[in-house]
Amino acid sequence: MEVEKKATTVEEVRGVEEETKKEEAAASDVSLKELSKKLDDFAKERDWEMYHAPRNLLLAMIAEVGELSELFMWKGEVAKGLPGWKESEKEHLGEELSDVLLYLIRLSDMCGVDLGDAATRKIVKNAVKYPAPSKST
Ligand SMILES: Nc1ccn([C@H]2C[C@H](O)[C@@H](COP(=O)(O)OP(=O)(O)OP(=O)(O)O)O2)c(=O)n1
Repeated sequence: MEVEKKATTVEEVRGVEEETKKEEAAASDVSLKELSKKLDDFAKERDWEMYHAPRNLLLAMIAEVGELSELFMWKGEVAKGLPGWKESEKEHLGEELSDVLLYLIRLSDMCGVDLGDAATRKIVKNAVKYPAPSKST
């Protein structure tokens, strides 16, 4: 049986806290390309590549959008920051948002679309289509 080594001194506890903070910061800065690689590894390790055809991924993503919608269903308008939501509900929301994002990234990959590049170009196109009003100084 593997026994986990526990931090015992104040310095060790601080070290563990520091490491955890670094890992959390790295995770929230993750790129689309890194997520895409993780999804590719995940599918390869399980021999699931055959299931990750574009149409299957699209349907899986829509199913996850349904699960995401359920969290907001019958609540009426929801204010920014979700005041009144329990931590467990917010955590569940994060999971459903992630499922949608992960299937979207995998779908883009399986279609040969570079999502980061496409989304960046689209933002530029949106700005041309909807110019911001010039601010008088
Ligand atoms: N063939 C599959 C099945 C799952 N996943 C991954 C992508 C999603 O992030 C997550 C979806 O898993 P589930 O189908 O188990 O869905 P949920 O996590 O939403 O579980 P549940 O529907 O039980 O709430 O797993 C995947 O890549 N390929």
